[in-house]
Amino acid sequence: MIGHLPFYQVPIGRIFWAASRLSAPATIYRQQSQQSLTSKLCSCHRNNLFQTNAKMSQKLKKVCIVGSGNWGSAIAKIVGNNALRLPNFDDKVTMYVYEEIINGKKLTDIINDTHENVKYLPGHKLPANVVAIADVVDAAKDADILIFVLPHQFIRTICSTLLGKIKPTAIALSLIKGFDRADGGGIDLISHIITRHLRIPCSVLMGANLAGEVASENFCETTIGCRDTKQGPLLRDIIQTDYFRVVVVDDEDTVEICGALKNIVACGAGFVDGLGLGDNTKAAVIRLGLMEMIKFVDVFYPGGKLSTFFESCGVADLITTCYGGRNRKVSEAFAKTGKSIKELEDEMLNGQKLQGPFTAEEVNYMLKHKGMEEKFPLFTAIHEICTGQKAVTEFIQCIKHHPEHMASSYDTPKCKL
Ligand SMILES: NC(=O)C1=CN([C@@H]2O[C@H](COP(=O)(O)OP(=O)(O)OC[C@H]3O[C@@H](n4cnc5c(N)ncnc54)[C@H](O)[C@@H]3O)[C@@H](O)[C@H]2O)C=CC1
Ligand SMILES: O=C(CO)COP(=O)(O)O
Repeated sequence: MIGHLPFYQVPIGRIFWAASRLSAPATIYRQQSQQSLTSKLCSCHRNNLFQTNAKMSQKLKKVCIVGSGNWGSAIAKIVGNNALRLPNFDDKVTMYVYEEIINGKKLTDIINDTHENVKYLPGHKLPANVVAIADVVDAAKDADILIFVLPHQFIRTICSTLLGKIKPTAIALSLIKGFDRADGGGIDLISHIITRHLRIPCSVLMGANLAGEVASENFCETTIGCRDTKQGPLLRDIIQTDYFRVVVVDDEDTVEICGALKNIVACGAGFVDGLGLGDNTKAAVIRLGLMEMIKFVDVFYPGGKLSTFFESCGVADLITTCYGGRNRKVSEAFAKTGKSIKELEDEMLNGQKLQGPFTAEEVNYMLKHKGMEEKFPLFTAIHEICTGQKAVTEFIQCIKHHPEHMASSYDTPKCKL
């Protein structure tokens, strides 16, 4: 809300003006705490990789990365290098790897021998202090910081395996984009599941971060959602580099919801590409998607800040995913070939997982239960198309009479709920 008006009643100029004013208080640690590169020299001159004199005198924070897919491996590269560079972190970073056999060899052995995740992030070397471990309890039991980065469908199983086996003082950071179903017709945020099941606080990191580009060290930004003013700087330190810039905001839930919902919109962008409808249509889908994302927060998670949508986790991630992401790519092929999403995921992604169609299903479960499907026609249409209830050729028909088009800015709110 801006003043007494819902955001969707406010002229766009005012929205941008308001967002620029709102962004200052929402951003709590924009200043940089990067250490100078000279400190990195320490790590280059050590004889023993995991024990340096400089580091032995302090209580060092141990980090575990729970997950080792495309994004998990890219973030392991960053975290591994930062752990070596920073004085308050243990050099050794453990990485839980869901074991598989590749050309007769265990993936954990391949990663530990070659320092490359040849299946999920080929062509990029991980630092040697990142140690792949197939047992998630072994990987996580001593960690002070647990970075969760798995496809969201596996989070409940991982949490039940870890329950009672981790340090009670550990903190978590979730990079997982998605939701889970909650009993009683709702959804659960993944960070809430982690906090509830493991009884530890969980912050989130979401942003315009296609893993391959981050691993190539192309400049980009990301957003950490963290309400705790002590944990925020610590999490930023282990994540930030000179090419991967972090903004910490306190609007945790909105950050996470942006990361989950943009994957649904990316499926719509892929349909538009597959149907050959062009850039104007794609821009309309992206804009309507953004409006539904904002409305979703406004309705189901009131108290979120509009300014959060202007961080990397919001508009920027929406754009990158709608142009360069896996959800877009597979949805384009879906529209072109008529094959099922599952078939295409298996054919095109070599074991990587799509989040958009699942998330659309979870969101639809809640919207249906609350009788609100028609208030979110884009999310609803994408779910119905992914599940074969509607033909992809009907996509545009479903959004032609979107609530956004039903009234002008000086009428009653277009999507008042
Ligand atoms: N790939 C990307 O560019 C980005 C991904 N994300 C998010 O990060 C999260 C993780 O994605 P990725 O690392 O890309 O994973 P991915 O899509 O590469 O997923 C494959 C991973 O799942 C593991 N896996 C398969 N079956 C499993 C099981 N039964 N139990 C546990 N793990 C199993 C595989 O071993 C592999 O590590 C997702 O929520 C995604 O939306 C966020 C930003 C960027
Ligand atoms: O989240 C992502 C980029 O920020 C990756 O999106 P995809 O899962 O669609 O590739």
